[in-house]
Amino acid sequence: MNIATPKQMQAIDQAAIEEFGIPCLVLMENAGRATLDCMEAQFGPVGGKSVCIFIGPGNNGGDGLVIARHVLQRGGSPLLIFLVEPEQLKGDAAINAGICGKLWIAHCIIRKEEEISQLIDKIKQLHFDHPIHSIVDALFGIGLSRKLEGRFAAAVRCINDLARRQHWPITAVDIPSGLCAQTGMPLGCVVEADLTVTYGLPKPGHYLHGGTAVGKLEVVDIGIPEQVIASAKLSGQLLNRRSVAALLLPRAKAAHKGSFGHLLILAGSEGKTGAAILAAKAALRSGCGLVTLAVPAALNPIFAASLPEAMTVLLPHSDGCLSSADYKLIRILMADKDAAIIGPGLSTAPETGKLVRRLHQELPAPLLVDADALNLLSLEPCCIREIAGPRILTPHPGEMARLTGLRTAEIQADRLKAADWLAEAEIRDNHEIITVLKGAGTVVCSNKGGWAINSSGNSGMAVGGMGDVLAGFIGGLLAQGYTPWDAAAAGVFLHGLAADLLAEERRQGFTAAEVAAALPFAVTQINQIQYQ
Ligand SMILES: NC(=O)C1=CN([C@@H]2O[C@H](COP(=O)(O)OP(=O)(O)OC[C@H]3O[C@@H](n4cnc5c(N)ncnc54)[C@H](O)[C@@H]3O)[C@@H](O)[C@H]2O)[C@H](O)CC1
Ligand SMILES: [K+]
Repeated sequence: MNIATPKQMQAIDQAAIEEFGIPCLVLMENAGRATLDCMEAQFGPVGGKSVCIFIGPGNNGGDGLVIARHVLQRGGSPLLIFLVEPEQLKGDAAINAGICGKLWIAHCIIRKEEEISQLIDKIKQLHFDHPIHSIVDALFGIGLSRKLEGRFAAAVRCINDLARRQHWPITAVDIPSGLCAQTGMPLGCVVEADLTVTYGLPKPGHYLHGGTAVGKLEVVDIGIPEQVIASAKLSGQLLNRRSVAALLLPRAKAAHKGSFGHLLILAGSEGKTGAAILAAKAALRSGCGLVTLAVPAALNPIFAASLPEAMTVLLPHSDGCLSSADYKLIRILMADKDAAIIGPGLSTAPETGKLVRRLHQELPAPLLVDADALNLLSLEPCCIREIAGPRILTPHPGEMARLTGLRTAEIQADRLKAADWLAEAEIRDNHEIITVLKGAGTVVCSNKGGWAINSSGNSGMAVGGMGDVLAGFIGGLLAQGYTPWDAAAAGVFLHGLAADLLAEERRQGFTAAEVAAALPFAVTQINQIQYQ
């Protein structure tokens, strides 16, 4: 499924209206009806019940007015709560306000913040006449452009308080008000929705930062022709079961361990062997045929004991941490390898830095660069674009800040923009560099223009070692012949899905090693779903 930024969605709307003559009023009508259908599917029929609908100044409010009319049509009692004078509404929202007026739909107008408290009494009174079915947030949608303040912020607080105290469900129209549809960042307070119904395509803000305020997300068709979406040539996609299932490579029955690639893992240092072991465990569970761990000689006994299925190679000149003195040996080792990863538990010793930068710039095979290796690359930013083969960088926000010279808060404020840092950059020999900006709503961005946002994963993943598992798993997919993009996209989604499978039994407290062990089950789960 594609993802559309607010700007792209507005352009798609325009195209539907201008090229196909579909009036926005029709799109609004379809949006309102489809939203009410989702509400009834989720919270039961509205007949005999009241629905409180908060109306904002734009077309998001227009959708809410359509919902009110159809609530009435279905035997419910809508209460419209305008945050602007109905006469101030424009265009299709004004048309729908006029219709609701002619239908004598009950309404009140909040002109000042102080009036919100009387509103609460009015809604409670309503509750005695007809039980409240739900609250609808039709204040702001993709047009929210600045922090909510004054009566608008008070209305959001009122919606959240009422819902929490009275246990009334909240439906957000298009996106919870207060949430930026582009960045997923809160612009002031945010409606905490139980259900969000969005139109045509999901937006980045529904998934970035984990989309916690969104609740259950429904993407509904409102009659925008497929041709319009196709001709928009959207480069953003959602990583979900359907899109990732299509990436999985078949596994021939008559296969042997040489059929599925050989991964070299350059990782580990004194006191940081666990990261290397986790990466190797995850690689072994990716379906990769062979995994070799190249480690500082002195550390070998630890690895040999923990990883019977992986081979280990001792790097003689790496004493306690990997050293550029072993560069030649590593290049020889790579002669029969299909991909490599460097980084987990590496440490940031200067001689390790020289090794990382040389491999990054000279190794023709696909290379994933993670953790300390990223920090070592950051010391010489100019070398990042000088590469000899495809690269996958897997920074968390702090490592991304060091790579880009931005502050971590700036990275988090617009994760899509931050991950897209290499777009249009001059990359030697035009190789592909993929950036995986980890976190809630991981973003995958290629310097060649494509981007994706992950929909799997949960807060139980906020523990040490998860990044090492992701690096090893993506590396294992790379070694099997997945393209860098497919390895990164499938790896990110399946890593999160493995954690979701664990979270079904334990909300938190599962370990990175358990996520590694759950990876094959995640692959099996999406492999079993047959998509038409
Ligand atoms: N194809 C579709 O997706 C359709 C979507 N629809 C709905 O239309 C809205 C977008 O409508 P728009 O009028 O552009 O924006 P909003 O309704 O979100 O309101 C913006 C409105 O509010 C003002 N504003 C912005 N920020 C603030 C603020 N912090 N405080 C006060 N006022 C603010 C801004 O100036 C605008 O006037 C979309 O989300 C859908 O719900 C269509 O109905 C059907 C097709
Ligand atoms: K909304």
